[in-house]
Amino acid sequence: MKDNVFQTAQQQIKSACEKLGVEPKFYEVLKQPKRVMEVSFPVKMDDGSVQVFTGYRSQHDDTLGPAKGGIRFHPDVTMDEVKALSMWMTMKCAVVGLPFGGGKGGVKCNPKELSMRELEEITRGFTRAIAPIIGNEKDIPAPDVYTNQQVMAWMVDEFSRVKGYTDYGVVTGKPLTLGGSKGRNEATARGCFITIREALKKLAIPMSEAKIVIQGFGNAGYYLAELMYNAGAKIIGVSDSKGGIYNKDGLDPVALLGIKKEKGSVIYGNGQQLTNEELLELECDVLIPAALENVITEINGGNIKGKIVAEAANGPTTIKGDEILHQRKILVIPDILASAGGVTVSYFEWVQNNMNYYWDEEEVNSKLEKIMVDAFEKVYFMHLNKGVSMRDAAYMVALERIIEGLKYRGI
Ligand SMILES: NC(=O)C1=CN([C@@H]2O[C@H](COP(=O)(O)OP(=O)(O)OC[C@H]3O[C@@H](n4cnc5c(N)ncnc54)[C@H](O)[C@@H]3O)[C@@H](O)[C@H]2O)C=CC1
Ligand SMILES: O=C(O)CCC(=O)C(=O)O
Repeated sequence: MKDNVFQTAQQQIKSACEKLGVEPKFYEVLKQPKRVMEVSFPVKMDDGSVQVFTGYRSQHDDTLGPAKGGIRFHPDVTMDEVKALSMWMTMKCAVVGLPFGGGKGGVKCNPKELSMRELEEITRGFTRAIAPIIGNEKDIPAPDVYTNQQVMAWMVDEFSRVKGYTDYGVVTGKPLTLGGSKGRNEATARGCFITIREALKKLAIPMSEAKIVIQGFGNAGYYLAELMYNAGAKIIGVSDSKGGIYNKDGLDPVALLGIKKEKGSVIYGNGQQLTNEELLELECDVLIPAALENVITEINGGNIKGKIVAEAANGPTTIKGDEILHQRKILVIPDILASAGGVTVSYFEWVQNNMNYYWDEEEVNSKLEKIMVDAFEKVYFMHLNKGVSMRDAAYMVALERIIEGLKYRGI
């Protein structure tokens, strides 16, 4: 049975609270979301039938600012998953020092089986249902698995209809013409790339000699493959939901994207086909899970060969899997740090929306670079200084900030 990710998130926060030696009341405050909304809404399907969809929005904590985090459209979405993802968002925003708390949402549906019109109606129905609890100053959604800038544009439009005026600051990850930020599309990958580059330096592995394996070829995985390839690293394996492809001489991400668009999967690329499970166990320098949760576990933890595991995905490693990686001295760049580039540029997008003045891409990327390098250094220092895992270290950096805020606010 798969690990319950809500319990995983609780354990991760608890472990870091204990290592920080803070009073138990802080864990009591942070061990569950402040608010979780479950909604059902009807949608008229293309065949004339009416289907009722279920969605969730969880707001974990808003000590440091409004809740922030993506919306996922996936058949396996559950309330516990969304709760865990919102807890990770609180930690993610705090580890990079953003003035946000954590939120996350999801709709149980399969976008691969929906027409564009149905997808639009689901997005609009869900937006109307959660409209009372989201907003520029309350909770700001963004894209996540199987949602994108088109979905964000529909959300802005529907929310603005509800309000009676256009409110761009209600979501981020929008198209450029509707208040989006330059650099947001690639931001999750760029942030992850920066942390990998810094980790490679610590292990004295030159980028030009680094062999990379990436699970997932969507927003996070594809752009990361492109950035790593352009920096001179060798992408030897990638995968998507249909399976993986391996080529010891290296894969060209742009060519693979073309193949995925034409044939529906990276598995038709130039190389040897393999399963997602086999892909994770390939010999490499950097293994990047960039798809879904619970893929590195007690079963395969001992077989992971990457010297660095960079978690572009949220929650790819179970508690037991993590213990094994730590014992084996694999340098883990935990999700709350490795995947923080997206929300960082979302923060820039929100700032630009609120001042109605837009930056060029260079400005966005240079601000992102500084935040990611600083956060990586803080976490790495905590890891060495306190002799804790990189995951505990990242949570400790985040929790120090949140707990200081809670104390000032009277807890
Ligand atoms: N989009 C963003 O800004 C951010 C995304 N993330 C995380 O990154 C991960 C991926 O998200 P996105 O790239 O945005 O999603 P996406 O929807 O753009 O791409 C998802 C990718 O994962 C693959 N996939 C789905 N199921 C799979 C499976 N069972 N095995 C292997 N691959 C599978 C899909 O084929 C696709 O290539 C998620 O954990 C998400 O929460 C984290 C931070 C920000
Ligand atoms: O851009 C954002 O606000 C959040 C992105 C997200 O959902 C994540 O980092 O997991």
